[in-house]
Amino acid sequence: MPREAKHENLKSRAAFKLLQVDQKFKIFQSSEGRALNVVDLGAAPGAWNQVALEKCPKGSKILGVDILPYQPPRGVSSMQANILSRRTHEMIRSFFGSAEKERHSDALKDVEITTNTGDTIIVKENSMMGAQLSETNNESDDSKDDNSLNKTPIDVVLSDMYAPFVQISGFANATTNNPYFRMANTSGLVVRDHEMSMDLCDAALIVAINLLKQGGCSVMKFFSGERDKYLEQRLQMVFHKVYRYKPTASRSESRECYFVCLNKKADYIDKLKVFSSA
Ligand SMILES: C[S@@+](CC[C@H](N)C(=O)[O-])C[C@H]1O[C@@H](n2cnc3c(N)ncnc32)[C@H](O)[C@@H]1O
Repeated sequence: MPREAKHENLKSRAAFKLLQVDQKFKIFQSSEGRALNVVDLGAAPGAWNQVALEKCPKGSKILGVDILPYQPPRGVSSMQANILSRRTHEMIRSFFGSAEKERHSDALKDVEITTNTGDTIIVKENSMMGAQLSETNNESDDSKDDNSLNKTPIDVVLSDMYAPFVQISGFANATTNNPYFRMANTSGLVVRDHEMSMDLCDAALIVAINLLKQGGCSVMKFFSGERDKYLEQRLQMVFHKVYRYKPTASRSESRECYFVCLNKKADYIDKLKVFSSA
């Protein structure tokens, strides 16, 4: 880990890039300090998690997703999963669904419930017990619960994804659970880095289309090349404002750059239209 990141207790110098993005675009600001739901794709070893945790309003929920196992900072949740799998998107949705329910129940008042034996007890409205009692009183309906999940629960989608090295050695040194050994910044092959980043950005864009709220924002890393103008056009169909931004913390000789996308146009956006027109 570079000296300056270690010095500030950050997990990697990637943190400085996100800090600069936030300084310029205020991506973690919300109206009246409302708590945010943030998903961080390609989160290991956790430096962007640290920035999100520090900059988001109190009570915000931050979820890191990575194909590699990693230890998130305290206060951040994590999920080891491949973002290219549709199931991962459903798991992210249901994570934030439960987080919303938790927030609601914290703000709920006490209610009186009459059990089927005729006793009256006081529980938190919508608490586990309340839910169990009303399930035994009424017919339980799983599909109802599923429908109550907010379809677009997220305020910010971050993506710093880059494919990890395939592990072919080092198993004896516990490299499987130490993301530093397998994390790559670039392969050094310009076309390969560019093509791979376009695919991973498209995966992040699908998460943004499916799960980001209207008005939400996204930051995604890419390596510049021939096809990024088409990605930019796709992003412009989903967000009102799309900027290319290269923080000074990113080495000037590197083709690494970021799309900062602000103000999602609507909760529902037709994916097919986005991907068939650009
Ligand atoms: C450059 S690192 C991210 C650094 C991180 N933002 C931080 O601040 O510590 C890129 C990460 O993307 C992850 N990644 C690549 N492809 C992925 C995929 N399909 N699904 C989930 N994570 C992926 C890699 O495992 C790697 O840990």
